[in-house]
Amino acid sequence: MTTSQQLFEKAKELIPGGVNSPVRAFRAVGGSPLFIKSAKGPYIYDEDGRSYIELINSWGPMILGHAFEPVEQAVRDAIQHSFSFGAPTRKEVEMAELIISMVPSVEKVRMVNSGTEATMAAIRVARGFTGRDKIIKFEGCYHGHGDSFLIAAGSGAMTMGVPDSPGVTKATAADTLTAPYNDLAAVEVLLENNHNQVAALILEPVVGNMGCVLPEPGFLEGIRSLCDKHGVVLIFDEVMTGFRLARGGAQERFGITPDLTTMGKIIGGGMPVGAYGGRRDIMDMVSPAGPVYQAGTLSGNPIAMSAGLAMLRHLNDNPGVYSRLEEIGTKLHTGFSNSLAKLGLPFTINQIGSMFTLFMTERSVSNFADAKTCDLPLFGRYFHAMLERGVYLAPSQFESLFVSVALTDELIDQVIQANEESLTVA
Ligand SMILES: Cc1ncc(COP(=O)(O)O)c(CN[C@@H](CN)CCC(=O)O)c1O
Repeated sequence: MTTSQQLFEKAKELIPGGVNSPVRAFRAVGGSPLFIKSAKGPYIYDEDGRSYIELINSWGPMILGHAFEPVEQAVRDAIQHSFSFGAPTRKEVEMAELIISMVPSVEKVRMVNSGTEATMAAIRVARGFTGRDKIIKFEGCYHGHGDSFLIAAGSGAMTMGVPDSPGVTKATAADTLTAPYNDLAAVEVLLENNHNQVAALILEPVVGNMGCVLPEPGFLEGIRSLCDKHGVVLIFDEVMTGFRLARGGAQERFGITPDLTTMGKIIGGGMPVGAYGGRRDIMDMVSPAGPVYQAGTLSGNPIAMSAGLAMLRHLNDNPGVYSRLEEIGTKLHTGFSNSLAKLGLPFTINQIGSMFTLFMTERSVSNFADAKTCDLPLFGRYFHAMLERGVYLAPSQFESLFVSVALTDELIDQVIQANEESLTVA
């Protein structure tokens, strides 16, 4: 047995499924998960000393590559002054100022500790602001593990086959309405049939959690105008797309202004950080400014703020990062497409910037139903073939890849070669 396998056997005795987040368990692809010992730049290293080219990057945060020195140094400096005070700090002011300068729709922002906390708080604020109870989400979108979101959820919920989780009460589920992604007409029907009852519509402006799925032309514009027409708070869940698809996230790239934005991943630089923010009139509903309660012992933690500030400052001051991410995404897309053509495989690739998914289906993928036509056993064989060739993909068909700027042209070519070989043997 490898060290990873030994650790996994022990972990399964101690931790549900042997992991602290389900998608890590390799359930969707079979086999035993790698236990990672360290990482640097574009590589991760497992407990058995094997190295892999990294295309997950901790599901998004490590956009600058692992162990990026300015972030590491910021944390080294911060830990000399204790880890947490539970009191306001200068860094939280600097973080709020920086986020607001990078995302113009955010007039006020509250730091929390995960994307899940951010989305849970955002819909609570929207409900408090509108006095309405229902929310609309899209099938296959994932907004964290809050009860209201585990209805037709994507990511791990979809991967594990439980998009509607047990433990979520019927009463809670009744307040969550769902529609197919990219289906404006379905949203219009929901709004007409639930007149003045819908507080918020939350969506991934580019979906990562059923694999990468793009909004069709006019979809986001249509959602915006429907929300305006019906007095619904529009929440862009940019936990994944924020600071990745552009300096100002998907809303900058697509030119659509949401009322609230939820953030996470990159803003923590790898530390546990989430945030929600948006219109001042809505955010001033949040305690202690307003009556909507939300709190957190470690919210705005000085170590996490130090890491997040260092990462966001680098992204803010180096726009070349985004042009390089576009270049990497395009090179991978082109290389993978050429291999599919060469092998006569009719599979679908969705890619935008540094988000990318090769779907094992010949259907175009623009919603949950399309994504579910993928050949999952084939994906599992492909995943392991890539792993054997030293490329670390997301262990699920229903996840996006997240490249970092640490991926050199030489490594891109290696990934493209590994892909062609893996498609051949899978
Ligand atoms: C759009 C979006 N919104 C919210 C979340 C939840 O964030 P966290 O609570 O995991 O920090 C996520 C979390 N993403 C998954 C990856 N698909 C996290 C990986 C995992 O669950 O282990 C997200 O993608």
